[in-house]
Amino acid sequence: MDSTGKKILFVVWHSRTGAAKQMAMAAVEGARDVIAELQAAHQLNIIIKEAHEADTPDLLQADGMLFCAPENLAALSGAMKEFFDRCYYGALDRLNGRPYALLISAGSDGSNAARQAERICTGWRLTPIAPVHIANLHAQTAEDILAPKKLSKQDYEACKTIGGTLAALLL
Ligand SMILES: Cc1cc2nc3c(=O)[nH]c(=O)nc-3n(C[C@H](O)[C@H](O)[C@H](O)COP(=O)(O)O)c2cc1C
Repeated sequence: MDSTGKKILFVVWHSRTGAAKQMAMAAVEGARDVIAELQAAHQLNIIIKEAHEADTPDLLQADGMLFCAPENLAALSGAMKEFFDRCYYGALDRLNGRPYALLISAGSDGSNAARQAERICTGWRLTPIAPVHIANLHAQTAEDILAPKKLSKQDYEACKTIGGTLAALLL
């Protein structure tokens, strides 16, 4: 909650070629739609930060969280993992029960990054509000992996729904 009593939805993302960023922004759009529908702008604030600029105090003041990142080398991307490593013990036992959602971008799999992030969130005793959404960008060659990504309409809508659900739960 912020100093004016508004609840906070905190969105943390890392993205190298754009997919996870688009997932985060789709979720934010979904959350904003719900806030507008319920005329609740005075009740819920959305704070969006890239993983390297996000820190423990952001987590502690958040009422709900959304984490968005790619799978890299069969693990959560380094920048997102660094955020979790940096904040883990400062936030331990101080986030218990708060709702969260997880969005993972992947070239072909994504399951290891999802599992790794879920374990961290379980350690924080966060409550998942939906199954992890993994967007498969079908990038397996070096050329495709390094190319800018465009999220499918289906993935965009799924992320939007998750963001909207998280916002609705906080209102
Ligand atoms: C170094 C590197 C390693 C990757 N390893 C995996 C992997 O293990 N599994 C997978 O499904 N995709 C892998 N990918 C593909 C990315 O997950 C995919 O391109 C995704 O779109 C990246 O998200 P971003 O566009 O938000 O950066 C890798 C990409 C890079 C750059």
